[in-house]
Amino acid sequence: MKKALITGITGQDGSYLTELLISKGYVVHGIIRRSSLFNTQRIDHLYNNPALKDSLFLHYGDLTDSSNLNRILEKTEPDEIYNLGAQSHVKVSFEVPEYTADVDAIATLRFLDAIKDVGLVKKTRFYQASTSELFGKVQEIPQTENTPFYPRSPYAVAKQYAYWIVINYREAYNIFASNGILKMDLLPVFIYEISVGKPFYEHIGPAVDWYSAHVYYAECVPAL
Ligand SMILES: Nc1nc2c(ncn2[C@@H]2O[C@H](COP(=O)(O)OP(=O)(O)O[C@H]3O[C@H](CO)[C@@H](O)[C@H](O)[C@@H]3O)[C@@H](O)[C@H]2O)c(=O)[nH]1
Repeated sequence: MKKALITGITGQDGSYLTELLISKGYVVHGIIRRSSLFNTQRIDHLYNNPALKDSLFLHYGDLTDSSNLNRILEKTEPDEIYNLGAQSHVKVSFEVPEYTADVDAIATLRFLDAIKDVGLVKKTRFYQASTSELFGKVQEIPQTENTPFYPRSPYAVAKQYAYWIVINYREAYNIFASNGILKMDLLPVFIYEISVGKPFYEHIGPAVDWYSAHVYYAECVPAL
C-alpha cells in the first residue's frame, strides 16, 4: 500500500488529490497548520468518515519549519510527496513577498533537503506544484516546454526558484523530483499519471489548449 504525504491538503488541489489517492488505495498523510479556527472544511468529509480512519492522517506542521518537516518525513517515510502548500494568491504576494518566498520557494528546498538528510532519496518521489504564472509576461503563444519564463509577481518568482531547485536536486542527488505546470483543473489527472509512473501526456485530450510539464524519468532514481 503506497503512502503519500501532501502539503496544502486543505487547499483546493490538495483536497481533490486526497480524494483521488485514497480512491486508488493510498494511505494519505497531510500537513496542516494549527489554527484557532477549523480550516479543514475541504477534507472533513474524508477525515470524518469512519471507513477511512486508516487511510487519512493529519499532522500539524508549517512549511517554514525545517525541523518539523524532517520529523514528519522520519515518521511517515512516504513513497510520494506532493508539495501543494503555498501562499497561492498572486496579488497578495506583493503585500507579503518575504513570506511568499519562504513558503513557495524555500519550503521546496526544505523538503528536498529533508529527503536527502532523512535518507529517503531511493524511496521517496517528490512532486512540486508549479504554475503557469512562471510564463507571466508571455514570450510566445501558445507556450510550450521551450518557452522562456518571465515571472511577474513575487509569487511567480518564488515558484520559479522552486522549479529550478527541484531540477537541481534531481540532477545533483538523483532525487526523483518533478515539476508540474498545468491548468489547475487537470491536476488530478496529471498526478495520477505521475503516481503510476507513466508518461502523462498520452492521456491529455485535445480539448486542452496548452500545458507544460517536466518529468525526466531517465534521470530519476533507481526507484523507476
Ligand atoms: N502546512 C502548511 N500549509 C500551508 C502553509 N502555507 C500555506 N499552506 C496551505 O497551502 C494550501 C494552498 O492551497 P490553495 O491556496 O487553495 O492553493 P491551490 O489552489 O490548491 O493551488 C496549489 O497548487 C497549484 C498547482 O496545482 C499551485 O499553482 C498553487 O501555487 C498551489 O501550490 C492551503 O491549504 C494552505 O493552508 C504553511 O506554511 N504550512
